[in-house]
Amino acid sequence: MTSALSNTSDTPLEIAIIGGGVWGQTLAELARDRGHNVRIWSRRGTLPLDRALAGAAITVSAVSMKGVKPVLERAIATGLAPETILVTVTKGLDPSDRITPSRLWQAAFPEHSVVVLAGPNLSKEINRGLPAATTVASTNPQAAQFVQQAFSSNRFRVYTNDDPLGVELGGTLKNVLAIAAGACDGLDLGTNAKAGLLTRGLAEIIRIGIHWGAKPETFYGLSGLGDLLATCNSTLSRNYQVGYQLAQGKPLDKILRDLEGTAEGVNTTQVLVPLANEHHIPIPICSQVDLLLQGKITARQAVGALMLRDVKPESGF
Ligand SMILES: NC(=O)c1ccc[n+]([C@@H]2O[C@H](COP(=O)([O-])OP(=O)(O)OC[C@H]3O[C@@H](n4cnc5c(N)ncnc54)[C@H](O)[C@@H]3O)[C@@H](O)[C@H]2O)c1
Ligand SMILES: O=P(O)(O)OC[C@H](O)CO
Repeated sequence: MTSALSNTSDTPLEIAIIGGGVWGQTLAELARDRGHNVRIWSRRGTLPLDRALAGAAITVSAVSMKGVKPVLERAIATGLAPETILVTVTKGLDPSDRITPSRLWQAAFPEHSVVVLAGPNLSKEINRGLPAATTVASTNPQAAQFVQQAFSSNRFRVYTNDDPLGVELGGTLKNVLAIAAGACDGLDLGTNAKAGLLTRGLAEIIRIGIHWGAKPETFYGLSGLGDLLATCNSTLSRNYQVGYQLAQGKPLDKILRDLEGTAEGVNTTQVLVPLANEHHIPIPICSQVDLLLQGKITARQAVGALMLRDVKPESGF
């Protein structure tokens, strides 16, 4: 670990990326742009995992949530490079353990530093060369700084943060609200409705985050408010697309069949809502998204249910 952390920003690094989906490919391109040697492992590729992981200063897990445990088990069997820093970019909650990906990685590899990377990062915009900012968070500040230096460039501005749980929860929970935002636009409810939805939705994210031990201020940063704004306002977001099409009456299974890539908000909602109910944490918007995804209500009925809830003060989480 110590020698890997002593690399300077201009030293080319060996970087392994697990997962060849759109975000893994985009991060690989950003790293290659910085002059690093990048190897991508994908379950359908020909490169063996041990060759991909060998000697990597940074190992990035860029699989979707359903792939985290399978690749983690493969990585345990293969073994990581002793000094590698693990970076997780998956935005989801594990359905059985009901924890975030970074916690799974940290439990499996307690000797390694784990860094969470999240922010308003729609891959299609980054692939077009448009500028973007992101956050890398870890309880080990040196590891976060190392990853910051490795990925920072004139098209990707990387900030450090010491609240990995808050960064990861911000990126994960906003996907549920992106479904709500897509539905709001699919019903053509206007700018006032959307602003109200996102503001109250952010309060729900913070409520959950505080309960789990994250810092409230983290949710006003790039991985919280930043990613919320990007995902809830862009037709490029897969989660937004799910909500938009649900509002137009398209069945969820057909939407997901036709979707390019993964909409993590669907599974996140299924994990989040029962968990919040068990702990008596009110998350009315996320709960309506859950009912909508289950086909129990229409998007228009969800709006009615939200507008006619008992009135309450705005302040407090
Ligand atoms: N696309 C973006 O703009 C973006 C930006 C930031 C974060 N993310 C997050 O990154 C993660 C990946 O997103 P994506 O857009 O690349 O998704 P994607 O659907 O394009 O790719 C998912 C990848 O996971 C792999 N995978 C799934 N199950 C697997 C398994 N059992 N074993 C091995 N590999 C498996 C797939 O093969 C694929 O390579 C998601 O959690 C997403 O929320 C995406
Ligand atoms: O396409 P989405 O909805 O998964 O959004 C992608 C990223 O999370 C945006 O930061």
